[in-house]
Amino acid sequence: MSKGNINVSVENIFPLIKKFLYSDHEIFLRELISNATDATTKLKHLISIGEAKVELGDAKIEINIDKDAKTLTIKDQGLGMTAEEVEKYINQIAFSGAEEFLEKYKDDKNETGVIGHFGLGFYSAFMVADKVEIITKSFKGDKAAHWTCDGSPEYTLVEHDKEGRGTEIILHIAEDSTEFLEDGKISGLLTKYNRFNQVPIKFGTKEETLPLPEGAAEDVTPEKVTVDNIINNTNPAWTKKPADLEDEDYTNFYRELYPMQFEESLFHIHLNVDYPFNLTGILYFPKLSQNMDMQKDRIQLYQNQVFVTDNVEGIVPDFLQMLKGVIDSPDIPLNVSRSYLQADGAVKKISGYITKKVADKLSSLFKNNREDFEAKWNDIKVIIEYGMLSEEKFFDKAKKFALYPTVDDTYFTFDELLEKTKDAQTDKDGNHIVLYAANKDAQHGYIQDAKEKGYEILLLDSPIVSHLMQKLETSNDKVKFTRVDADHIDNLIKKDDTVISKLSDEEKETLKPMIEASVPKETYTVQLEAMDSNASPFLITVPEFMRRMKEMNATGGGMMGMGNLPEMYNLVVNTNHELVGEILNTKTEKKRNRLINQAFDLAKLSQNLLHGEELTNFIKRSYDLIK
Ligand SMILES: Nc1ncnc2c1ncn2[C@@H]1O[C@H](COP(=O)(O)OP(=O)(O)OP(=O)(O)O)[C@@H](O)[C@H]1O
Repeated sequence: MSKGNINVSVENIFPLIKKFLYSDHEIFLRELISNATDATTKLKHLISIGEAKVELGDAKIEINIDKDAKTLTIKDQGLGMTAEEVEKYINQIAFSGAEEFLEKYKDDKNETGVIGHFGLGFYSAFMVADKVEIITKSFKGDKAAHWTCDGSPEYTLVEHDKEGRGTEIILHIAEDSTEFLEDGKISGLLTKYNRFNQVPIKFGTKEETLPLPEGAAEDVTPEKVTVDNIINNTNPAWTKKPADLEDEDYTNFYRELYPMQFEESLFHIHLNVDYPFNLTGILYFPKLSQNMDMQKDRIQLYQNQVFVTDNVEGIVPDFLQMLKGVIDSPDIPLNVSRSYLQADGAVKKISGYITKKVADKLSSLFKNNREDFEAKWNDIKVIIEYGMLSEEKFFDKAKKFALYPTVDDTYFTFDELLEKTKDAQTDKDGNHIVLYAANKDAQHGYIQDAKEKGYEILLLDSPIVSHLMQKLETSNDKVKFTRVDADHIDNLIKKDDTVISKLSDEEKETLKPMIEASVPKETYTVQLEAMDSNASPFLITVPEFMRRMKEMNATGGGMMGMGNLPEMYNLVVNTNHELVGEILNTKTEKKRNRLINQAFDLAKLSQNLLHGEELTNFIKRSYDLIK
């Protein structure tokens, strides 16, 4: 028997471990299972290179709870340790890691998530246990060793009669941590951290019904057997080669990953890189729905099949955080705080790599099956548009496959659109005007007018599209986006052929104040225009610049303060329309006002701006007019 003091400078280190890791107590289990997994895979390696002359057998990790003894045991059949190795790895090396950790965080007042990058590893057991035992037998065949430590710097190390190879870590769970003696708690943790662990993990047993032998009579009761309850899938899809997987395997894995997600994914991207860093994974483009909970079913980050976090901020570019799936990299440090993770060099490179892979995949989908890509566009556009706005490199690639659908469901790339519209939609100053609508119903009349002119009208309705237009205008000189209701049709794309006004300048000067007197001038600017006599007499338009700035403000960005501007409209009066002539020539003021109000209300109605009392009055007046 040997007794000793762990070389310690802090008087009682274990209460400190507890205190510092307060918010993350549960990770002790992941740490100990990682050690057990390492011990098993290392042994496998030694066997494969002929250095260990033993059989690996059905090496699994077993987790056992003994409620009476108040212990939780983690048992592996890995390489085990000799007494000297316990002395070296547990008393010296592992401990110095723990000590270094505490040294660093001694004065840290912020207790949340301060797990350092020092692999607190084995000693994290003391976060939940007041006594820990190690019973371990090395594959080399020495006698088994039994190490015990009750949380003081003292430990004992004696021989043990353990027969089988491997290590058992017995945690005597402390009074304040008895939740870790609950089956439900442990099984929850195993699912969270270890459901794709490389080595099978057994937690209790379960009953399984054997299939009936072929040709068995119908009234035969199937036989039931008790089998190990293995909680993990040791070979998840992302660890396999893409060539070995069918579409169905990807779909099944999506379901396995998110059992509560009933929507299928749209497509997947299998990541696989070994230089300059190691990374595998599968990302899925989900079907985005309006009420999707972004916090649910997020991308999960793994290190060698051990769950690290599902908060991938700073690791995966912002615009791709709406994706789902798994990223696994041995280069991702396991025990680190968020800020440390984000500052890590390997992690930074991952972000750029993922962006590139996603862009390449989208590009190949677009090239190989454009029809399918168009069909999915509505579901993926927000992610792509967001990416184009936030990552310049992604913008450069996405330019070639980002789509611009028209109100008639034709999908153009930006270059195709410019090519198609350059003749009809270039104005007299050489500006190439891209017309769009945000809502087919609300802007129906304006869309019709533009269609009659032979223009193409895009349907751009995603929430951040105003920012994208701004960016496209900046990067394409002379291209201007204009919404169909930004002005009357002849002004949207100004050509040289001016329409002659039927009204003289004097008549116009008389008319303008008449109309201005009847409309609220804080909101409406009256603008007289000589238009086609068949066009509407009154038309309400929203200047493009104003509206876009307001929209951009609403979704973040745009010019400061523009979001608070009141609604402002133009009231375009068609001086060539018969009704406008009548307004001018009507003798009685009462009749004139009635005509103006009626025409103004109709114009408002077509922009969905007539509500409440105004609408009631309009309906009443309309009935009076047809009486
Ligand atoms: N189950 C085990 N079987 C065999 N050896 C073990 C086992 N658990 C721990 N050890 C030994 O003890 C050492 C210290 O373990 P500890 O968890 O503190 O650190 P680590 O695993 O080396 O690093 P980290 O946990 O930071 O990744 C290990 O390197 C290993 O040599």
